[in-house]
Amino acid sequence: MSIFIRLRKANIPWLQHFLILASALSILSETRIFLLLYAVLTFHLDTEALLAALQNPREPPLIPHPYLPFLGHVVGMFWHGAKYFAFISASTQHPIFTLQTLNKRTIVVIDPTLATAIQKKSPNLTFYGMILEVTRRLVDFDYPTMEIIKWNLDGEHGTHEGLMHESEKMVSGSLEPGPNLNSLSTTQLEQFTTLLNAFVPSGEAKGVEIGLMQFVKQIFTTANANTIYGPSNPFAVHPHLMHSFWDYEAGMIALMADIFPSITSWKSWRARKAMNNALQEFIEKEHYRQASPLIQKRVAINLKHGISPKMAGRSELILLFGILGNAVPTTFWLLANIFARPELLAAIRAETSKAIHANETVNVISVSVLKAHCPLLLSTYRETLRHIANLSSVRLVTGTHEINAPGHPPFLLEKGNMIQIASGVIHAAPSTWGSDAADFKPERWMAATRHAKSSDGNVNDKKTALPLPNSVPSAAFRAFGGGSVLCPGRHFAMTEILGFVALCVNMFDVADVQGGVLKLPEKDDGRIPLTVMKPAIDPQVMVRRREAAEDVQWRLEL
Ligand code: HEM
Repeated sequence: MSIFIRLRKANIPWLQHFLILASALSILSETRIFLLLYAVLTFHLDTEALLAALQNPREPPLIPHPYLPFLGHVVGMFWHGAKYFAFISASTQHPIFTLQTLNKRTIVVIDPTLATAIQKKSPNLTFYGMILEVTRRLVDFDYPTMEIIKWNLDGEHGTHEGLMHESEKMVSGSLEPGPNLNSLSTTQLEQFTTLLNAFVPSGEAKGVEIGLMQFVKQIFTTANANTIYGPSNPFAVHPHLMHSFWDYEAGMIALMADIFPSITSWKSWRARKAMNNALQEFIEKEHYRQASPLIQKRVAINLKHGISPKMAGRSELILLFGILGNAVPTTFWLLANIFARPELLAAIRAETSKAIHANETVNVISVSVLKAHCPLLLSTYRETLRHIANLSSVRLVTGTHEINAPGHPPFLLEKGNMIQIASGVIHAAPSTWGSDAADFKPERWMAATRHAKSSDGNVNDKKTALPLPNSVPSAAFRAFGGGSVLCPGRHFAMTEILGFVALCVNMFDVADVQGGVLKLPEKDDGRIPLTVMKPAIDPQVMVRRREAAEDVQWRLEL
């Protein structure tokens, strides 16, 4: 299409602009100035439409902001959070589109087939180039540390491995299925056993009143800190840091914006200071030597590359966020989804009973059996994640190139553009998940496999858990990222969350404080996400030992 046709087709009232400008030039004095200003202003409002008309037609189409060029989409993203992409997507129906964000461009990917093509490892796309500045702001790294972290990120100094890649490889290796992960998971399950048995002591019929999110935060923070950071972890040495960590986490977006954070986000800023001081002490007093091998190796790598003990402490703050930031709200929602649906609760209690073996004093739940033989629990876990995971996968385009995906024309990605694969929109798309995409269907991730005839002559259907519902492409489930950037903690997360939830379901009744069935809170879906969505309010619940089982002791095993 020629540029003239594109300019004509652009949604710009050319005739109006022309008439105003012509009248301005033909009239004298103040009226002329007024009309000239008016002409400039109205034309300015159409600049994004003009940029859209002038862009290379092979690029993803630019969606002009209707009245606030350059700033409008930025304000929209801050105001509506991840929902903003859903609004634009619903009104344009493009599988991929471009938004002008200040002087940069953001490409938003809505279609899983295109996501598959974009998320592959490529020399023209980087993930770390995108998130390092964000990490600096979040943990307050100094510039010498950033120089060390950035060194040889893209292999510009040859094959010698820089800190970032060495550390990332070690963390992923430590969390891969195998003996290291088994040892970590075993300790974590032991921690849950101890903490939950003590939370409502056996024989205690009264129960404990607490916010459900607060309950999960408390147990997960303590268990993960002991398991991963060892007995002298900062929370064990300074118990008040439990609040500091979550105050820090609650204000991370403001810290990321980095506009006078000590004033605009003082609570989170002060909490970060307290956490950073304690983590510095953790390194300087060498408490990390009693931590898991993962942390011992991580600290050793940081120090070997010349990071100071003070900054090596700050580096642990971002890992703590990785460990807790998603696992805690995911566990909250899985518990809430089950306890708010009495029929589902009964079905999961019946199903998980297969994973319980009892000796005289204790009921033991095997997490391996949960994973292998409890498809409804697994399916509910995955359906929970589908409903709450709306964090975009981000990449920076480092070299102009074209992407090809079946069913789409080639799209040109220009160097300097930022890409966001919009997980929240993809997770809710009826075209991918079916017309009931908006519903919470605990059994969505299950299949019935027909089995051989039993002795009574009937053919039995056996249910199995599916990693993905039939006909859903893998790039459409993005709770753990996708392609070249996948969460290395996903196996650990699944073990700890399934174990914890199965233990709670079998050990406790969790009800509304008035005694009724727990009501699901709204999702806090209007924020720029850094993790899965949180509840808009933390529901107060009563956690009681189950009736007639107040004296039972419980244990989780791998
Ligand atoms: C349900 C729980 C979890 C969810 C939904 C989750 C999700 C994610 C996502 C979406 C990413 C970023 C991928 C991207 O930006 O494209 C990520 C990164 C990461 N996660 Fe998780 N995560 C969970 C639990 C965990 C746990 C328990 C650990 C550690 C034990 C962990 C460690 C990490 C690390 C270290 C990264 C950074 C990876 C990198 O820089 O390459 N995550 N996670």
